[in-house]
Amino acid sequence: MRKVVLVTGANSGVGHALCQRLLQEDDGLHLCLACRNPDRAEAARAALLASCPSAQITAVQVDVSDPRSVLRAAGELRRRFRRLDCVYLNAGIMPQPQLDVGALLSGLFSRRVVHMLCTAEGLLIQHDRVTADGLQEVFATNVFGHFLLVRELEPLLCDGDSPARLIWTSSRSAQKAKFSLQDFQHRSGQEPYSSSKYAMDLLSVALNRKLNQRGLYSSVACPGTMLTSMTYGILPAFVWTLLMPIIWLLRFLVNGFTLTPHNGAEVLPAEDARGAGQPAVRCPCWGHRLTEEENASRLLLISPQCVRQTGGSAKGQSLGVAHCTSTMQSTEPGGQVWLFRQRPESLDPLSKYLSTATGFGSTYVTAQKMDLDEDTAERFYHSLLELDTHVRATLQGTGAQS
Ligand SMILES: NC(=O)C1=CN([C@@H]2O[C@H](COP(=O)(O)OP(=O)(O)OC[C@H]3O[C@@H](n4cnc5c(N)ncnc54)[C@H](OP(=O)(O)O)[C@@H]3O)[C@@H](O)[C@H]2O)C=CC1
Ligand SMILES: CC(C)=CCC[C@@H](C)[C@H]1CC[C@H]2C3=C(CC[C@]12C)[C@@]1(C)CCC(=O)C[C@@H]1CC3
Repeated sequence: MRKVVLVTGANSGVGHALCQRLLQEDDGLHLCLACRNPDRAEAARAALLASCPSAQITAVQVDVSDPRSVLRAAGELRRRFRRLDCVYLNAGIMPQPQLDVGALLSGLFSRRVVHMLCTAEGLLIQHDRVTADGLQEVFATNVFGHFLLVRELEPLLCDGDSPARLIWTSSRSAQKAKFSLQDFQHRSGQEPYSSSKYAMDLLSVALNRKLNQRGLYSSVACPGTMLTSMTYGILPAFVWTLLMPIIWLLRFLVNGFTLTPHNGAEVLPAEDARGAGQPAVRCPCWGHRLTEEENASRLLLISPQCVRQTGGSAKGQSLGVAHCTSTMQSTEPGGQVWLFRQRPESLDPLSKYLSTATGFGSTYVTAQKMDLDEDTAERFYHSLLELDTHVRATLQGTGAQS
């Protein structure tokens, strides 16, 4: 039977690049594009079919910021499919971003330059709005709509013969300091994007705790900074073009500039449907392929440059280990070999997986422990359940639930 993969926000950016890469890997997939705009969905479907005519590609209309639309789309998916193998929770927004140029310029000459350029910490604010349902739009789109979708699709995802997967497109911008359990929609702050991506990380952890025993596994992926309509909302295209020589140089310092959606999607594709073997492991800094013994002993992965990049904290410790030991890269020319080809059970539910670029622009995948605790994840999950109940009750009251 064909594997069925659903991708939200599949019509552009990294969602669309992901679809292309998935079909290059396995044209036997049934790909379902979950998009809010039917015309854009059809254009994306046509483009994907043009490069892979044998593929089976369908679309479902969903506006993830609107609970009614999510419930209706989930109903349609339950009627169409008996099982979903993988759902990419990718659609996302960063409305009206405003770049603090002063902070950027001073940050460029400070010791936190690398961290700043990887995470945009202290550089961006956004102007959120309230939806017709009284939800903060960034939270509703990036987190809550996807939470509802997962709950509605549970019957298609859980209790099958083989494990099913959820893969969240999070971000290096996810920031604990911007998230508060008391204000998880981020009504009072100016960084709803960072808050929503942190909320996503928490949710993935909580879902693993709830649903692993029913065969559903959730992972968090960070594609790195790419030029998509989201980043063109921060700076216009011509400014990005002017900045490109600087960014190419900065890439030797900052590993988060993946730049193209194709590169950003490096981390996203799930297990290889053809069941290929494990990817080879490379040193993230020098790119040398590791021997089996090196791979087995892992400590050898910590090269001097890794120690520098991890602030000297390497040698078997936290970030050093995460940065160095979890790096996977394709060794087949043109072949896409993925960290996510590993069985989902073998992935660390408390780590996020990052598409990462070398100075010369090749991409590989690293893992990083998430800055969170499971108790907060659990409490956040319960807050979402309460909100879910409240929203459904309101929809029922207005006769809108399907
Ligand atoms: N660009 C970057 O540097 C980074 C992006 N990301 C994340 O990647 C994901 C994709 O963004 P990216 O590809 O960059 O940007 P794009 O703007 O190109 O893609 C966003 C996608 O989400 C869809 N979308 C937005 N709102 C809704 C909604 N309410 N309902 C359904 N679909 C919706 C968009 O549809 P439509 O075309 O109709 O607007 C579009 O398909 C996001 O989650 C983003 O946070 C993470 C790290 C870095
Ligand atoms: C000189 C130079 C490199 C200028 C670019 C400055 C900024 C526009 C970028 C620096 C860090 C970038 C960044 C993002 C957008 C563009 C920057 C702010 C993201 C917020 C894009 C969306 C994400 O999910 C995370 C990215 C973090 C880094």
